[in-house]
Amino acid sequence: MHIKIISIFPEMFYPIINYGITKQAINKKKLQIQLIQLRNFSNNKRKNIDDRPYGGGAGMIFTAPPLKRAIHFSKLKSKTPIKVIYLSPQGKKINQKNIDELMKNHTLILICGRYEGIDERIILTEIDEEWSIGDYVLSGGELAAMVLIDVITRFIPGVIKKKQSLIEESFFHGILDCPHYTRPKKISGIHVPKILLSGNHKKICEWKIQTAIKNTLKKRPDLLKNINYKKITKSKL
Ligand SMILES: NC(=O)c1ccc(NC2CCCC2)nc1
Repeated sequence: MHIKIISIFPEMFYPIINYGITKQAINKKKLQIQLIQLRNFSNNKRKNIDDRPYGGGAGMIFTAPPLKRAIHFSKLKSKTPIKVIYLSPQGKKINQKNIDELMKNHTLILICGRYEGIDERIILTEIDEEWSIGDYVLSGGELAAMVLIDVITRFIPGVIKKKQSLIEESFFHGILDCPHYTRPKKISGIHVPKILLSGNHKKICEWKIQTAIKNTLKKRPDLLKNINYKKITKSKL
């Protein structure tokens, strides 16, 4: 997967390039991240990339010409299929299920807006899809892009060993994960559930399914309407 990011703050992406699962995926050559500074595509010495909105109103808008140049530059030498994505609160909400649509692409070009957004002509002519990480407004698309990159990276085959992704399987099957415990056996007056120390694999699996459902009922009852017991059972075995 090759992800090209167009932003006026490309340095914001250094943390995901230098730490964690995304760094590992880059080292394993399963992920490539290319940072593109939008200001390099400005047509003036001051490297302006924004202007006041027509029709008045507060704030500034990213102008179309630099974005158009940057997107066309990003598409050069990119392996297809390519998808140009704009991160915005108006976008399609990402979730554990619809992320596999994005996985079908070899190259993703992520556009990170700032201020009040980007010129509509770019959305109409250059953006393939708008995606959102949730119903709230961020000061820029960069944090949303980093979330999207992390979620996508965990889906790249070979990045996370099958067994390691228990949390994914739960959410993928539509419910929350079960509680997790590790040493010490007792802390703050609370013991580790005895069943987890029993070595009885079958009973432990049953406990994981029951507590995952209990967790979901308590924290996200809305998820229980489309539960798939068979898949959950298989995933916990
Ligand atoms: N919920 C989101 O995924 C999201 C994405 C971008 C954004 N802000 C950007 C969009 C245009 C200017 C700042 N806010 C929220």
